[in-house]
Amino acid sequence: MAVSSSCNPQLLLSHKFPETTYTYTERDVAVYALGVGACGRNAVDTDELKYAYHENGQQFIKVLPTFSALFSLESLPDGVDLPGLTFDPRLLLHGQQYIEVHKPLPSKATIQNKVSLAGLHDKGKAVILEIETRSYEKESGELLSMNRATVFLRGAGGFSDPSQPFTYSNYPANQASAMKIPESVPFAVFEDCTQSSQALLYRLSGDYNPLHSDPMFAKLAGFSRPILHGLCTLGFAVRAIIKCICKGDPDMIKNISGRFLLHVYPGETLVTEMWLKGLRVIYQVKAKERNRAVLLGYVHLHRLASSL
Ligand SMILES: CCCCCCC[C@@H](O)CC(=O)SCCNC(=O)CCNC(=O)[C@H](O)C(C)(C)COP(=O)(O)OP(=O)(O)OC[C@H]1O[C@@H](n2cnc3c(N)ncnc32)[C@H](O)[C@@H]1OP(=O)(O)O
Repeated sequence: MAVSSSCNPQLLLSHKFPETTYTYTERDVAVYALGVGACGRNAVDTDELKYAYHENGQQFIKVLPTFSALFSLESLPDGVDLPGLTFDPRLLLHGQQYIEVHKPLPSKATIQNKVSLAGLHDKGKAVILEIETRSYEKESGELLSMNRATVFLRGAGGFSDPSQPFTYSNYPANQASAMKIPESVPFAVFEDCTQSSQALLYRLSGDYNPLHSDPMFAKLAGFSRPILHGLCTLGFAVRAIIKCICKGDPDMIKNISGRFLLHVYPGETLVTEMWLKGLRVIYQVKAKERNRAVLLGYVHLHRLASSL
């Protein structure tokens, strides 16, 4: 049954999101790492075993910088159920993700999330919502990360005058991920297979959207079968960059931006192409079997690996 949509921008923009608290442990960190394919090709990969196991104890395991994107979801206990907005939840897609890494994440922590609406755009065929989450370590009060998640609500647009469509954002335009792929040959290319059960494993990190697990729900959303979480694809891409460009050091990552161009089916092979421009890595991920680009973005580094 079709769900009618509506959007009241004044009501939405005046909404005050409650602060939320989220505790994760080393187990969550390891389950996440496996969900984004760490050690998927080689269980003793020296670059990646550290995300799932440490010989001196789990308190020493490393956390992938994309783990903090989970805070976006955890900070919204009711999902995108917001005053002033109705839409068909089956038509929601993740459009973009921007992550600022302020400190490497500890292997376990309690996080306090402060959430706000950073953007709202009427695209006619869709509404775009940008939700910003600042995540602080409860114990020290230090800012660990900032995430800006963009959700693309198909069928929910058209609430404003088409000659002057409503648009609002509260951050600098240079943090948006629109960019061009260089014409040169990539600096590095990394190929990785997702498993047909990849989304079933990834969802255990907290995104239980049935779009990724329920065949009937996926069909009603317009897909032949359940699709992969966008943040899972992003996790594969950033892992590839850490491996090929950061020589296995996740702490080199300063910020990450990605736009989801097309859905990925679990089981597809992801090919990440990387171009190094100073301290910026421009990357593109293709689904090899369809030869289609599925994700495009950039990663800023603190420094370059000495062995590059
Ligand atoms: C707080 C945490 C919340 C997170 C919740 C996440 C929950 C998850 O469980 C959900 C998921 O993981 S879904 C899976 C991952 N995402 C996807 O697979 C989407 C892939 N992308 C698409 O299908 C299309 O790009 C599509 C459909 C997105 C757009 O394609 P088109 O309809 O063809 O759009 P187009 O005509 O090209 O552009 C229209 C305007 O929209 C802008 N735009 C396009 N793609 C965008 C994208 N991916 N993100 C943001 N904006 C986007 C365009 O710029 C255009 O605007 P303008 O006219 O102003 O240029």
